[in-house]
Amino acid sequence: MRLCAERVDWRVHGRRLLDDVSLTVEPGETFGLVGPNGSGKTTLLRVLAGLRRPKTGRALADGRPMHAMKPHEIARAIAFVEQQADTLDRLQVREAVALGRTPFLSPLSPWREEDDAIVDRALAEVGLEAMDERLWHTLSGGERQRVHIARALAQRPRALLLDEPTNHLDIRHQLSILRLVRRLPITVVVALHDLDQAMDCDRIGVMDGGRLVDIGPPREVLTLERLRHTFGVHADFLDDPEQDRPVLRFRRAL
Ligand SMILES: Nc1ncnc2c1ncn2[C@@H]1O[C@H](COP(=O)(O)OP(=O)(O)OP(=O)(O)O)[C@@H](O)[C@H]1O
Repeated sequence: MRLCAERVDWRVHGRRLLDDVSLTVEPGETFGLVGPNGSGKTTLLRVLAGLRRPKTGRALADGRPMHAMKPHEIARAIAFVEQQADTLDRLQVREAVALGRTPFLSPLSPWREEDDAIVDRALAEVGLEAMDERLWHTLSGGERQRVHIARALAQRPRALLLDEPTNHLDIRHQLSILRLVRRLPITVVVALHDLDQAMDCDRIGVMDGGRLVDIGPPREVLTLERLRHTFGVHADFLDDPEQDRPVLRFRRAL
């Protein structure tokens, strides 16, 4: 699915949270959104997810304006893992993940064996298959995060939006979730604070003060000058013979 933001402005009480943002994410692309705290990443993700209708500009999914799409149409196509996702207190892990199938169910299209298989697969993809009967309130922060990701995967979306999905995750699960996300054959837009992890995206966009100030392949965008200017850090790139890209090493804050 191709996701577009066209000249999107978003203001709250006269303050511009998004300032003339235009962006196209191509089908199958893994696109990283980076930027300092408060730069507008979450706001832009919410616009691309069809949750916020911009007052100026518009969001499009495969060329269709999202404000003209019905909520269930959007829910069948786009999954969004938010930073502060809702609590699912009385649910078991499996039931929480099964919620991802909701947009596809109706009296004429009840739950089927195929839906069970999709939920099984989503649980396995995030490594939660052994915990499927655990109650939500007994889970750690990282386990809850993986449940939210599994629920989004169970939606079988054509576009997946993730807001800092590796928050709360230990390093093993950070790496496995990012690897999983990169390998999905669908459009992925992921807000990330870890700039070294962002280096593995196909392209990245840099947000700064509500503006999309640069966009392109990570190595071209994340220059040492950009790291100083937008992120306020001194850094170096170090060659890593184990990888086909250099590794970012942060030295100190400006
Ligand atoms: N409803 C709102 N009313 C007023 N200000 C808001 C509202 N929503 C967001 N903001 C402000 O807009 C700015 C952008 O917020 P946003 O959450 O999009 O940033 P972000 O880049 O995702 O930040 P972070 O990296 O901290 O998650 C922030 O300064 C935030 O305080």
